[in-house]
Amino acid sequence: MAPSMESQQQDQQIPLEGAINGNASVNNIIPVALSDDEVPQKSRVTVVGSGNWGSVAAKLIASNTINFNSFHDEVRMWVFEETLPSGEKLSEVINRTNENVKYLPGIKLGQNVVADPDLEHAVKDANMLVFVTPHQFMEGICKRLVGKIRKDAQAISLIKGMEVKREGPCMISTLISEILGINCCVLCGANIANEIAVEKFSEATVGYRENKEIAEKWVRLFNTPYFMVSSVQDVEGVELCGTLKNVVALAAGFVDGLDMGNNTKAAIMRIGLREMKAFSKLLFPSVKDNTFFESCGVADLITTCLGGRNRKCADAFARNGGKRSFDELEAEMLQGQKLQGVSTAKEVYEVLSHRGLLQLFPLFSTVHEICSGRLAPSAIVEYTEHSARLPLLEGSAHLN
Ligand SMILES: NC(=O)C1=CN([C@@H]2O[C@H](COP(=O)(O)OP(=O)(O)OC[C@H]3O[C@@H](n4cnc5c(N)ncnc54)[C@H](O)[C@@H]3O)[C@@H](O)[C@H]2O)C=CC1
Ligand SMILES: O=C(CO)COP(=O)(O)O
Repeated sequence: MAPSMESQQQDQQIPLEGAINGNASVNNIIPVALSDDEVPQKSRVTVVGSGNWGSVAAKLIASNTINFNSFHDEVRMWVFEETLPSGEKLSEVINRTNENVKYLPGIKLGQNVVADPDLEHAVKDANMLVFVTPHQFMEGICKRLVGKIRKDAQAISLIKGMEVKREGPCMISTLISEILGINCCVLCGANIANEIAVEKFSEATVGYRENKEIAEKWVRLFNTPYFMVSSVQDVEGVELCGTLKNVVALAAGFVDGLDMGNNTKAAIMRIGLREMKAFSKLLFPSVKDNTFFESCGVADLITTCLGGRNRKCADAFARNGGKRSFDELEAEMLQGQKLQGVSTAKEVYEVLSHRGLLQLFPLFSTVHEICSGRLAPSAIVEYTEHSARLPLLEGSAHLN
């Protein structure tokens, strides 16, 4: 598919950084006509993951790669292969119909999205890797990719979750960076995938470590008129917001399942936000307060507590009096999609228990105890009342 004239013109304005005899300022933009072999290398994008959000991410990206000359049009999307009830392979059906009929039915992904069930093949030419699978699969995926990716590859993680290892908690972006030896930004936000799939307006936050230029490239790859992306220099803050709000969403779902009403749910969200902030600063004192006011913070918390899958399954769990397990409800209600909150609640609990801090995080602790069957769903309110009376948790200094 040919890029638009407008984008070709934009991309041929090459910044002369530290140019020729050093006279040109970094900000000088001088339009020049380039011959084919002078055109800077185009970036190639691969999306590792093809669930509900993975498919929408591929669609968003594909709508931009055909418009910007600095990206190859084609977007590869790695598919964890499965056989559909029709007997066909999911990747083949995606390539034939241009739809992910299992995880995002009814939505065309863009003709430049190519589904690829071979992980190594999918990543081998890409220098921009977008990771978007449920967090529990990432360590295995990264290990399979060691030595198989380009040396100049950059990564971004759209994953909401973390791992807890013997040495302590490990964010997924760190896992990617450490196993693959590459820089990894993150993107999180109030992003219920099905709403973005039909192009309803939303915002998202890219978290980056040092290099703002790399963050800007990711922003350019994702930003569309209906998906407004900004960036903050706070990888851990953005990622922990996205990860921890799933635990609060379970608590909100319990409240819904017990028909406790909006005020109780708002109390859960407020207390949950307070625990999110304290827990984040406990792990990473560098986390910035302002990050909680970005899309990845309070906005994602609200949308997930209103309309997310964690909320939905927790509602059903409470209505069944905790008698049906989350595994059972997930399989029945989500048809292959995965919850992240239940395992995150366990991971958070392990961190707090190891540090002797369970009592200071009653909402987080109680959510895990309900999910694991040690407490009844109604415990969420008793313990939350207790939490409301606790002094304000302020950062790691308060907790040490
Ligand atoms: N769906 C949403 O609205 C949003 C999801 N996210 C996050 O994005 C991440 C990915 O979620 P979704 O794309 O929604 O996935 P999903 O939950 O819709 O689908 C599950 C995916 O896992 C794959 N899978 C199953 N077994 C696997 C295995 N053994 N190894 C590798 N992959 C396997 C399936 O093929 C499928 O692609 C999660 O961390 C989630 O929290 C973030 C924002 C919005
Ligand atoms: O992260 C999400 C919205 O931003 C989706 O949350 P759920 O996984 O609970 O659906």
